[in-house]
Amino acid sequence: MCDDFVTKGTKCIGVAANYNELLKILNKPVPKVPDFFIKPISSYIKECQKIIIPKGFKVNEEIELGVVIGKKCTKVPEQNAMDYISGYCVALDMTATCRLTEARQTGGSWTLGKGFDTACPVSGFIPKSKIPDPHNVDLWCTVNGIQKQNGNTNDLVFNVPFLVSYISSYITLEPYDVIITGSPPGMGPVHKGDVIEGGIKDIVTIKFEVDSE
Ligand SMILES: O=C([O-])CC(=O)C(=O)O
Ligand SMILES: [Mg+2]
Repeated sequence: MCDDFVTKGTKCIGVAANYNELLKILNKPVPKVPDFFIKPISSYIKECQKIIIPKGFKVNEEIELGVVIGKKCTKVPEQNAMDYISGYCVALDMTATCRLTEARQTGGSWTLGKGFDTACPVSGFIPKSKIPDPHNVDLWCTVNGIQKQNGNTNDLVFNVPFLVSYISSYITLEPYDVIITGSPPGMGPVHKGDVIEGGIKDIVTIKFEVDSE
């Protein structure tokens, strides 16, 4: 597995509302099964590129732990799920809240709200050995140097093996596919000229500038 994993996967799957603390703040019940969506791989950007807010859109940042799949898998039992992971990344699940609010009201799809070009900034590939426990990862995110998000993956509602097992029971996962595991609370709107920094404490830092159409 190498650093340009983003060009080799077939999909990025995002998990919605997967932090207990976030559900508490939103006053939402803990779901029985994860809710997830697909971000097209055309939405990936690396640090040399800017996040471009589409004309008229309102966009939030969401810092997330990404799980990179190492081997093709279908219907993986939870107890074997970690064997199918090659590593991790940190990602920003850029979210067009204007579209999501409308989609929630009308029952419409999340495709545009989650999948516009540049909606998935990612770090380089982090080998599995660097994160021995994916459920003790400190995620942080600042906008223009101001702390916005701070969370630990020990607060995930559905943990990494469960996500791989559950998702793969319906959708075959392939090498270099990424599951972004949900965002801790604190996400908020970003604007042209903002600089978003984030990462996993002691492991990786990313920095992306925001521009608009
Ligand atoms: O943006 C949302 O509403 C859901 C989501 O992706 C998250 O909680 O990470
Ligand atoms: Mg998200």
